[in-house]
Amino acid sequence: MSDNLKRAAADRAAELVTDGMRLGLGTGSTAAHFVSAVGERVRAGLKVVGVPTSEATREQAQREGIPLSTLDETPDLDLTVDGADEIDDDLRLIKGGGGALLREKIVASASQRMIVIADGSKLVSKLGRFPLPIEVVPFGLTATERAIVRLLDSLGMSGELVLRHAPDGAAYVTDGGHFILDAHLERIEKPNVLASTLNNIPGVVEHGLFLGLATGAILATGDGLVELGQL
Ligand SMILES: O=C(CO)[C@H](O)[C@H](O)COP(=O)(O)O
Repeated sequence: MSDNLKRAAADRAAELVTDGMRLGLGTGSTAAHFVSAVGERVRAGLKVVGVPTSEATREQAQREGIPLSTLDETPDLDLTVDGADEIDDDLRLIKGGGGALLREKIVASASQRMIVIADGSKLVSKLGRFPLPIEVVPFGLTATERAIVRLLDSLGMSGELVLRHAPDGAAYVTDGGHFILDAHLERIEKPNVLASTLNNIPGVVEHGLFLGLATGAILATGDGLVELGQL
């Protein structure tokens, strides 16, 4: 069921793609449906160029036959379509469940529009139940972790910070060679304050709060598609 919903949201987003577009290609199971839908249209003659947000998406897009570029060659994108772990009514997101938050944020920031595709279960009234991914440099991990805990304390927040592990039991390493700490916060009352102060901690590379980046969203529910913002 959930996979059908993801595909429905992805198919609707693929309808927004027009000839000549420079596309940011997101990461995750929902974004993979979008890459597959765009691949079908490319094989039918659509002309686009894609910038992938992860090595996994790059490999999938190559298999699909989508012409690819990099942000260095193509620094201005027309549209990025990506999934999310949580989205609220103001189009604020938690992303990074799939570990690609850094490239996803860079690509979304280089895009005129960012459309989020997800099944309706991702819509929340308050962000934070999904653990917030915080990407950190391996050097000084414990010191960085302590600095994050002190920051959370000073903001009146608490919650466990858990180093993400890969299925083989080793620390999970991102495409950029960093680690991820998942912050189990439950509720984020002031996402803007948390986002900007996290960015001030040396050792923190990026975090999964995407604020002011998404311009629209397509959420697939059992009752049909719900569209938020501008598509
Ligand atoms: O942020 C992400 C990857 O870093 C994904 O977009 C997010 O985890 C949603 O994934 P899925 O579509 O598989 O639920």
